[in-house]
Amino acid sequence: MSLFAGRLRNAIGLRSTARRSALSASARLLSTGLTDFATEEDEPKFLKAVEMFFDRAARYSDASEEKLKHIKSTDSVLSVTFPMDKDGKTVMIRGYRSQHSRHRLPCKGGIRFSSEVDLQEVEALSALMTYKCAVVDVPFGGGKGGIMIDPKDWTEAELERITRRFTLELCQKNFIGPGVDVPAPDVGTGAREMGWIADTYRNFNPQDVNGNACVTGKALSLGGVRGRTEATGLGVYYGIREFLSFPEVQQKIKHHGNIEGTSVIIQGFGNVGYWASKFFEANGAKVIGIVEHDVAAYSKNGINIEQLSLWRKENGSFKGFPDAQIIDRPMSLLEGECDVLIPAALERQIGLRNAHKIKAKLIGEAANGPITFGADEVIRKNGTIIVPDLLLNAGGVCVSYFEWAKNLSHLRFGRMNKRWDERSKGQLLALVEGNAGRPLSELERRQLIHGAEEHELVYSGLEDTMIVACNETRQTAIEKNIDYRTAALTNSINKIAISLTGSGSIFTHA
Ligand SMILES: NC(=O)C1=CN([C@@H]2O[C@H](COP(=O)(O)OP(=O)(O)OC[C@H]3O[C@@H](n4cnc5c(N)ncnc54)[C@H](OP(=O)(O)O)[C@@H]3O)[C@@H](O)[C@H]2O)C=CC1
Ligand SMILES: O=C(O)CCC(=O)C(=O)O
Repeated sequence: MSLFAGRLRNAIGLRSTARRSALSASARLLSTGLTDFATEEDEPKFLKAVEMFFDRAARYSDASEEKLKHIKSTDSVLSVTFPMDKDGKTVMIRGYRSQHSRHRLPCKGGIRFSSEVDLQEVEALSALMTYKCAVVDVPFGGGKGGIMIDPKDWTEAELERITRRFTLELCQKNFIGPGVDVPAPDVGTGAREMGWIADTYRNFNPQDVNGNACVTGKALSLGGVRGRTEATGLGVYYGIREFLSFPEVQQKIKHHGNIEGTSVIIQGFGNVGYWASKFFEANGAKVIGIVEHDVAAYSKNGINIEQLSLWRKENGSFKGFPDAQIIDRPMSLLEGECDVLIPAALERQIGLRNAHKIKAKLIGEAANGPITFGADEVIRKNGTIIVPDLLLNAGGVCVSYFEWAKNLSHLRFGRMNKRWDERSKGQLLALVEGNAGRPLSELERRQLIHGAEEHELVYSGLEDTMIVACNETRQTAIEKNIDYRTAALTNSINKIAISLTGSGSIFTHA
């Protein structure tokens, strides 16, 4: 049985009472100094926290009250349940897709497989997607989906059936399509699941010539783009590198400004955490700690990321890894001394219970929502800089945008211009050689005339996107004397408000 609950609703009025009481709970805890005793339940849920961050930023934006209401509310949510056979028994599976905003189409955002998935989480994540896309000028609305399963409990064949069945639900309810809503990988999903989704969509829509663009994060052989797998981690690296280069950041946290020698602790060693740690390591940072579910690995001289990854593949855990100290209480490493802390696992990992113990100079939110509303304030008051999720982890959706554009153009990046670029650069070089009176070596010549490959164009587009968005955020933070999360959200609200001008005017006054 499935329940179709696509509906427009104005969440603002309905939630204001709950938000007030949640806010006062945080305030109470802070003012009584009882933060050690705070539990997760004392704090606002993820969706409420996203709304509270929105309200804080709204005050600095240029948007009218009417537009703010429009931007903040979730457009549509789909909730489905369907049966799956597991060892001869029927298990009911629940899945969700939230389209927070359709001010730009398609809606865009990942699909996660996790036993923690619920409607408010998916809604919160879809709102973050709306704001994230605007921050990095990716022309999409925000969406997010999730299936409430622990993928470790299911075989590959069962996961394929679940994924295909959920996709069928999305197809039937018009919650997927290249111009409608385009999922991507998130926690517990990757290229394999995206391939199943694409195949199911194409079977359901055989006439859609753009069918491949119904999902991003696919394998290359299925129309993926080079660079998507590592995009979020690479974007995290570019973002942190940019922030550390700002003189006011260096001054505030007393940092030399270079990645080289910077000590980094990362929570989560999945897609985002692994790739972020690889890029930090490759550029001279010391990744001194990796925090996982069961244990954490620590080495003050830096961990060899590839060796740790191989060890975990072979042994299923960091346990026993000879080249690092293994810590049994993994969460305690979030409180370790370091320059940069990168939570790259799940939301609400830093709350009032542990915020006051954080010693990192800068926290880069690679995960979505890793810091609660109350903790955000505690951390900033303690002098730690927070680079927020909607900016820092936008590399994934940015490269998804490139993949989508590639699918719609049916053309690999670089295919039309690579040889042309090489030929024209070769002609230019011949002139330079003539004037300089010496021929270049073969190596010099190859390096100079080399035309860009797809992954080089993707990396370059991602790097530029992150640099521009970081600087726009910085500018607003300086101008309005506000923190970076509020600044990124303010920019985002302003951009969305502009794009709403005239849209939907038949139905609303916004
Ligand atoms: N994939 C992407 O492109 C993007 C992801 N994000 C966000 O980044 C975060 C991570 O996503 P992603 O890397 O894709 O997900 P993955 O499923 O690939 O990895 C998550 C990792 O975090 C670990 N983990 C889960 N809970 C904890 C915990 N409490 N303590 C320590 N480790 C934990 C998981 O361990 P185990 O496997 O044992 O459960 C796993 O190694 C999420 O918040 C996601 O929304 C944001 C932008 C884009
Ligand atoms: O690549 C995408 O479309 C979305 C990635 C995502 O889910 C996220 O940024 O949280």
